Amino acid sequence: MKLQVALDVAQLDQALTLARQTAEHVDILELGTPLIKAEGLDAIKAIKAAHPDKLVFADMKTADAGELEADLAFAAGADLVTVMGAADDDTVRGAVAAGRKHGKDVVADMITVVDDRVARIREVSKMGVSFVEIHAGLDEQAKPGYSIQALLDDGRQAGVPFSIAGGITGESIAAVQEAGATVAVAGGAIRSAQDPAAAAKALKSLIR
Ligand SMILES: O=C([C@H](O)CO)[C@H](O)[C@H](O)COP(=O)(O)O
Repeated sequence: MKLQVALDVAQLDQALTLARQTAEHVDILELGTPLIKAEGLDAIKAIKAAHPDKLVFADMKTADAGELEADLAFAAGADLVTVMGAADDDTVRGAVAAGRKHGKDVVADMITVVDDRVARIREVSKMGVSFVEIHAGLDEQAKPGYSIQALLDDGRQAGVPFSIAGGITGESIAAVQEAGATVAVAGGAIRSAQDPAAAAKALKSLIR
């Protein structure tokens, strides 16, 4: 299982610092959606230039114009780009077409898909995405009674390649791997730690 750090900060200098602190312990550097919105697509270029040996994940969360938006992110240097799993099928297919053009990967972010999630995961997988991200966003995580378990259950059941994002910590990362995830995405557990490098290293050490 790969480890992906989500650089969920709003300024490029902060993202470059967090990337520098954590890169040696992670496989994938994710530009979070707020960072892309604040700094634009040039932020993708800057992170890739600083870490050419790492996979760079642009969390575009594209909801429309899939081919155009994915094309822009790939052209800026992204290796993986997200499209919303809840988007129109043609939006997903458009992003996949851009991925094929660039020889790169598209990930369907399943955030906000709650009802019949397994069925939608299987549908978007057939549209050619490389894997799905089964994801509870920050607002969903803040609701009382939130548990990552439902994400893991759906991953097991879906039978397609998947990543998990939803407040992964040192306590939950082993269960994420046991569920069969190919990537564990960690944002807050690394970003909010006193020592982000140590937090990333500790998470990586828990992956067998
Ligand atoms: O994608 C994310 C969220 O929607 C904000 O953009 C986060 O990067 C993702 O949820 C991982 O962060 P944590 O949940 O804090 O681990």
